[in-house]
Amino acid sequence: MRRYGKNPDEDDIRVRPNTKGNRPRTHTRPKHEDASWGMVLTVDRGRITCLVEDRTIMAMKARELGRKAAVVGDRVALVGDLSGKKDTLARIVRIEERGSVLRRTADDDDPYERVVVANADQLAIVTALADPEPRPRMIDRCLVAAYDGGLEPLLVLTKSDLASADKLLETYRPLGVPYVVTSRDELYEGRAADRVRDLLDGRVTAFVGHSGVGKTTLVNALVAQDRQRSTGHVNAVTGRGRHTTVSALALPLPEGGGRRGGWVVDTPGVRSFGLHHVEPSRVIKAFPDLEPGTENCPRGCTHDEPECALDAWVEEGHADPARLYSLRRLLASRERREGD
Ligand SMILES: Nc1nc2c(ncn2[C@@H]2O[C@H](COP(=O)(O)OP(=O)(O)OP(=O)(O)O)[C@@H](O)[C@H]2O)c(=O)[nH]1
Ligand SMILES: [Zn+2]
Repeated sequence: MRRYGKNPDEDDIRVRPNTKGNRPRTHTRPKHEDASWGMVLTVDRGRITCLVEDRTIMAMKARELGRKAAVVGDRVALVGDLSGKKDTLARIVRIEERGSVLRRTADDDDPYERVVVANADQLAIVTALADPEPRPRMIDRCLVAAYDGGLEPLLVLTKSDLASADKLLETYRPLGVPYVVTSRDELYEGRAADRVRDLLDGRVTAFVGHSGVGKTTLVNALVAQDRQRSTGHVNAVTGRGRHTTVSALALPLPEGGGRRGGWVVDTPGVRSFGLHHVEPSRVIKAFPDLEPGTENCPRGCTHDEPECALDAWVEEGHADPARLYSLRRLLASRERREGD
């Protein structure tokens, strides 16, 4: 079931679906009427790599954008040199309204919660079944970030050669989150990538996961070799060398053979999500069976208080108690704890 995002059957996945239409807005200065639309592939210290038609070009924010930042997945209007030739630089004059947002938490280096990926349809939460041990609380926080930001979650459970997925799947069954389980042998034989691609086809999927879960191994199996994130050589997408900034990076999935492609957005260094501004009402939208039951809740109900109407709703048989339990667990995961 598709509760969020846009029509997955868009013809051209390289140009993000544009719900507002391609017409510039009325307050836009006429001189930018001839701007071209592109998609942001990565951002590195103010240098914004964009895809315009089939060209990869470098751009900077125009001054008129002010403090507004362009992030990976943004649809942007560009002017200037769009040839993509070496040492050319275009200017981003507009950022399209975002269809979804994935926010990371503030950290020591940066006190602000920021959008790290825009317009992703899906959030792939990569978790190893062992080595390292799965962290359900972390998964819950990812799910909340996805529901809140308008992304559909997808569980990617790796290393099933080391441990069974049964227990974890049991925990998440009431949520009905789609999942895929992969193992080392399947990875080597290419079957794992095929099965994961089935779930990514024609869509933009942000990948998150803790260090060591096998995210890089999987992402590299999914995208063509010449498009993989570089680890020391010149980057195939940005043309730049290795550096310490690890920005999110959009990598195209191969098309053809019945596949429409799509994008993997790798998000290295994103350790946790900004759940500070999460509204329970937005999370509950992902629970259409429970949402009508909140009608009799007291105003501003946290849905975890004695007056919450959801208990009665479930007792009356309108929804499965396991669903309410899962919803409450997700809402509780918003509270930060040591190790989150
Ligand atoms: N047994 C087993 N090992 C795997 C599997 N997938 C990946 N690995 C191994 O797990 C280790 C971590 O994989 P990476 O792909 O580097 O993990 P990552 O999540 O990208 O971690 P960072 O690179 O630290 O961000 C590597 O030694 C992989 O070979 C799997 O399905 N089974
Ligand atoms: Zn309530």
